[in-house]
Amino acid sequence: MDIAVIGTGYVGLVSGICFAEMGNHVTCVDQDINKIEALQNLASPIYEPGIETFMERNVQAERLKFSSNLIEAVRQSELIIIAVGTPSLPSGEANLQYIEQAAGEIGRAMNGRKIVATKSTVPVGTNEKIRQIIAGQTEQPFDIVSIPEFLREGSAIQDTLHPDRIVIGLDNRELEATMVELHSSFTDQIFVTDIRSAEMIKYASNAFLATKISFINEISNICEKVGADVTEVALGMGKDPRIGPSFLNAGIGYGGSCFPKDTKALIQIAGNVNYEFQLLKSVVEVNKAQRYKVIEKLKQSLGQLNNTVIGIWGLSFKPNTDDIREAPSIEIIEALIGLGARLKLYDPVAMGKFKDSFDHPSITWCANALDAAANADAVCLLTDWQEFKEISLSQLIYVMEQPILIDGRNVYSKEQIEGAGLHYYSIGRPEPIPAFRSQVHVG
Ligand SMILES: NC(=O)C1=CN([C@@H]2O[C@H](COP(=O)(O)OP(=O)(O)OC[C@H]3O[C@@H](n4cnc5c(N)ncnc54)[C@H](O)[C@@H]3O)[C@@H](O)[C@H]2O)C=CC1
Ligand SMILES: O=C(O)[C@H]1O[C@H](OP(=O)(O)OP(=O)(O)OC[C@H]2O[C@@H](n3ccc(=O)[nH]c3=O)[C@H](O)[C@@H]2O)[C@H](O)[C@@H](O)[C@@H]1O
Repeated sequence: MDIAVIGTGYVGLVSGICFAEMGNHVTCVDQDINKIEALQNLASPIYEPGIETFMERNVQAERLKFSSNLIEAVRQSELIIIAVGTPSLPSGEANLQYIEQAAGEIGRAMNGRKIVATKSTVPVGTNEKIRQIIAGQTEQPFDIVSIPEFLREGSAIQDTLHPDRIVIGLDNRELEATMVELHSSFTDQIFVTDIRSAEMIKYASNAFLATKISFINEISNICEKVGADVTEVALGMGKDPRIGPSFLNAGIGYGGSCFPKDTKALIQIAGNVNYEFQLLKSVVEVNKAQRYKVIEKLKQSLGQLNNTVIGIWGLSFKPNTDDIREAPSIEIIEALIGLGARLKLYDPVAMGKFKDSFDHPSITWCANALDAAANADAVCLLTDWQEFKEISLSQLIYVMEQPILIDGRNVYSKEQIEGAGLHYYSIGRPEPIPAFRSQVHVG
């Protein structure tokens, strides 16, 4: 099939590449000319393991190209996929300006029958709006389909090539066979439903996953008070197939471009029909408070933080991505600077993006994890990158001023900690070494 994908963020780029991988002819379009130029030179604007190899292979096979010419791409295609951003407005509601703009441009470019599918996460009723906008621009016949996207950053290509399920919302049943066939090379778990339900499935799924995270984080806070170990609790709970083991990792809470935005948007969607989504409001509040556990534990171990030196391991909102949108690290770093701490930051891939959006005289940028720990009064692990899991902890006591490690993602096992000589604090687990108060290093 000839496909145009509008928007080359995570979703547009990765789905474009994967549709090409399955033998379709795909043109990925973006209004950002710099992004298109980079892509034409086979440089990915997003960090995603393995993406360049897939890109190169499909470009060379002439199944994939990049263009800033939306009109030409729409005219050459039978299926047009909208994958533009839907960021939060200050109210929490989804900002649909990019969706509306893209729909208008698609409508004006139409030269024959088309299928217009939306992969962006959009409030219920938005596909109807898209239909009206396009119909206002063209006499050409077209169909509207909702195909919400469930990929995760960091494993986006594998998630797209091997999804757990694909949801397709449509109202013209004649399209069902075509859409199912197009997606059948990815999985046979294809769920076809109406458009409004498909739109809601996306928000409900993200809200449910966020709920699981806030739930286990609250359990972790209770574990700390009653002397239980949240990692054991999560393992035990996860053995029940009705609960499942995933998304039960306690820590400093969720971040990223989607959970924070989509939970707020769903609260607004409910509010717009006079429904107060109390549970989800609490999920958001719990998540906000959870970030400050790191600071609480720093204060517990160091007393006051003014003039302390704190090493920070990890800036991205999760491993295997350079995305720092709504990363817990941002608020934690801002708060630490406010408390007078001096910070030594290190992340394997996200330092460039972080520095572009946030810099401060109290920050030193470090070349590696040990460098960030050198002469520090404490190190805080904020992102569970594999390289932090593999670090030799016994080396830390030789480079740090005070050997205090605050593990915001519970990445180290008891075995790794025992014998490392560290004062170790994690989330919702008993401290292996009794809490102590140390002298504050001022230097
Ligand atoms: N990032 C993720 O992991 C996931 C995102 N989603 C949803 O997918 C949507 C897209 O998200 P991202 O890929 O992160 O977006 P993004 O914001 O990173 O990228 C969107 C791209 O669309 C381009 N664009 C905007 N308007 C355009 C227009 N009229 N013509 C051409 N290009 C245009 C922008 O220049 C930008 O490059 C959002 O609704 C998001 O909630 C869904 C699942 C996963
Ligand atoms: O709509 C979206 O954009 C996407 O949002 C999430 O994907 P993503 O944000 O890439 O990352 P996740 O792996 O879900 O992690 C989100 C956040 O939750 C945190 N998390 C995750 C799992 C867990 O057990 N505990 C926990 O704190 C992570 O550290 C991260 O900050 C969903 O998992 C995807 O299915 C969805 O498509």
